[in-house]
Amino acid sequence: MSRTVIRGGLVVTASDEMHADVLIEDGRIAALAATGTPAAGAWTAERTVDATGKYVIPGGVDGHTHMEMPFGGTYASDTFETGTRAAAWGGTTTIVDFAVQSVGRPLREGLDAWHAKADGRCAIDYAFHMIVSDVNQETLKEMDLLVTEGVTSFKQFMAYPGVFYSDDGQILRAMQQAAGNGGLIMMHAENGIAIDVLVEQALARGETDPRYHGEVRKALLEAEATHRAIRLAQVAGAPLYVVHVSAREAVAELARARDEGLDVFGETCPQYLFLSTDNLAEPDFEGAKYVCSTPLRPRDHQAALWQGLRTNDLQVVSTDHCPFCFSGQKELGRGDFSKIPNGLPGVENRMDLLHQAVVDGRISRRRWIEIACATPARMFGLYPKKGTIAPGADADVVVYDPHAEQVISAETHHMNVDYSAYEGRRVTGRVETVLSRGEFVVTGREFTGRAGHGTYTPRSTCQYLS
Ligand SMILES: NC(=O)NCCC(=O)O
Ligand SMILES: [Zn+2]
Ligand SMILES: [Zn+2]
Repeated sequence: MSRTVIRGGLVVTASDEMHADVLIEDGRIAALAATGTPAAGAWTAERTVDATGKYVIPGGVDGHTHMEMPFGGTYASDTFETGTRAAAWGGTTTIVDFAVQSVGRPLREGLDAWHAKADGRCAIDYAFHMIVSDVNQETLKEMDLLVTEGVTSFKQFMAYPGVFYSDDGQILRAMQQAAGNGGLIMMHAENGIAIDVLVEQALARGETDPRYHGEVRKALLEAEATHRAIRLAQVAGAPLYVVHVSAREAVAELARARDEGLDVFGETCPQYLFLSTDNLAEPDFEGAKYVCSTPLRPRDHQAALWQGLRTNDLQVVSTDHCPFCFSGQKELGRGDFSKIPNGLPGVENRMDLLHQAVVDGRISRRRWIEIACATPARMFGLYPKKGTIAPGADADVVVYDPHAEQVISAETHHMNVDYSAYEGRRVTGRVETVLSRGEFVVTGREFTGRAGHGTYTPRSTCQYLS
């Protein structure tokens, strides 16, 4: 039996904070006991970690990543190997990535393709959502099967006509299926048909710079789609999770629906909390680094997102990690913003940026853990195996130094991308040691993990329903 003890830290979960020692046996949390008590003192172990002055927190659960995702004629630049290694560096020990159904092909084929990319290559545990690009009778039947196999959530797109787009009828059918099989529909809520008209008109006026990406993808078109998705889900009797919420008007739609008692949930991402259209407007095409959809919004939308996180009208912060190098990838859209591959890197930065929000007094320590670990685990059927520190849980544990200062930079990050969206940002707090199922993946700022340690983790259905 292998045993590790983490001594003297402040254990922080979504519900509690206590100065406790943590005993790990064979990859699981075996016990917690108050530091200095005879019970904790009696524990012996092969390895002891001194966490005095540090936080001991559950490993982060990033419920929204896109490793090696095809987009706009290229691929997201992190593989499952590089992306999960970077995630571990940033204190995330589980990702839920999106397998993609190609139009005209079965869901199974897409899922198999994602397993082929990920299996045997990940440094941390992983699971899959399924992007449903083509709703038909076969797809709907396959959804039932996938839920029984642990793929319990399905992303649909109201944007990207001709690629991932589903019309309202297709969305309603998938929602009805999810209502019957316990699946959770995740929605990319933007009115893509209207946006495509505005894109065409902007380009015809010669408006080709990255900043126009933000102008045509209007907040009102996010809010309108969010409203429509909510009402379609209500008609279907299905829960709904809206991904990458960026507009205050969309938060208002979610808040209204939740006030009505609907099982409607919202996710935002660090880029919407910390970046803005000011970044999209950076000169010399540098704004392309910040092109993602939904787009970055004017800075005054951020207050509504932070408030949504405090009031639980938004429940989760994921990264939507979808990196494209500036050189050779983002550059595909020079002279036409609509050809810039959509997505930002961030899987390594999420826990630190949200800790900075704790330092700045925007959220509490426990809320940090709730939105970044516990609720994503519950939302996607991984709790209490993931997302908490409690007897029986996987020993996915981070020793976090809340006082260390760092400057985020592409020079020092581990993501396979040639820029950082947060270049030069100074944050307080840093991951020191990371365990994944009891294995040391990062040990005192040194990577000690390995590709293939991470295992595929089938999920149960959403555990967050009212
Ligand atoms: N968000 C983004 O711009 N790229 C990733 C794909 C998606 O989540 O829509
Ligand atoms: Zn999306
Ligand atoms: Zn995404």
